[in-house]
Amino acid sequence: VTLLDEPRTFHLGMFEIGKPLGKGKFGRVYLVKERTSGFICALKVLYKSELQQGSGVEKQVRREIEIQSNLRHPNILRLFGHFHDPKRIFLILEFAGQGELYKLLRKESRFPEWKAAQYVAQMASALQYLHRKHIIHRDIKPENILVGVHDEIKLSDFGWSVHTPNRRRATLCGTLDYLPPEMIKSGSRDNTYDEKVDLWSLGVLTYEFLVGEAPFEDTPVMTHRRIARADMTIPPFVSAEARDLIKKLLVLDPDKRLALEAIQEHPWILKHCVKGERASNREKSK
Ligand SMILES: CC(=O)N[C@H]1CCN(c2c(Cl)cnc3[nH]c(-c4cn(C)nc4C)nc23)C1
Repeated sequence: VTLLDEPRTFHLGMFEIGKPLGKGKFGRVYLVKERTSGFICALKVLYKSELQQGSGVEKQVRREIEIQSNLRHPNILRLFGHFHDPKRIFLILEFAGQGELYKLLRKESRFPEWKAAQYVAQMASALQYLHRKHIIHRDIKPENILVGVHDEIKLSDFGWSVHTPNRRRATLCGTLDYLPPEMIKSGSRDNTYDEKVDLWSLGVLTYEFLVGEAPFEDTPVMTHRRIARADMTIPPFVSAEARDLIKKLLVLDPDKRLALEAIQEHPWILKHCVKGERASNREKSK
């Protein structure tokens, strides 16, 4: 497909503009078709005027482009290219056939355990890829996840991601629900953090998939306090294995959170995610 091959310059005339897919934070996204190849993708349009207003926003978009263009992983939304005209910046993004995960979650109210486990395993795989490249996403939440036609997870919106410096100063971003304790604790000697913040957010995401609401959802003051104490209750309908994984991720001490590799080997994930060989064969081979 021409769009994927060699990096090339793009311009608006190359695309037939289709229906609007939705509004991102800073612009609209359209379903588009690249005329020569017929390739379907999503075109995100950002107005420079709007970006210049927000202080760090322009830098955030530049960072999103720089980081996402170089990522190649089945569970990370591809950024194929970008271009601009005097007023607008255009991002050519992979089209995710089922759209935004948070809408699917609201529609189903909560996911069955087999589906939640498959989504968590795919998130862990995407995070392993990012962390190996020393990239922290920092804004893992259902609003930043898209879903492909075959139920594959597509992590998107890298506006808040950063390359892991040794220890990064915490800057407030995103909703409170998903922030780990080390990012909201102020006054401590150094409220710095590292890629383990994504592990905490993955724990919050797992809880929300299974329960239909975030574990610390409350008034802002109470959410702040409940996060700082990892104070959550897991409803009885959540299986023991899922409960075990959530409790091993929502741990105050970042260094004690279950590592991504261990998540992939967790009984709850193994039970629902047959990777390659049949689960039964795996039993036999023991
Ligand atoms: C922050 C942000 O950009 N949010 C959304 C808007 C659409 N966009 C999409 C992006 Cl960037 C990529 N693929 C998408 N697919 C859809 C979608 C599919 N269905 C059936 N319904 C929708 C909606 N939307 C997108 C990202």
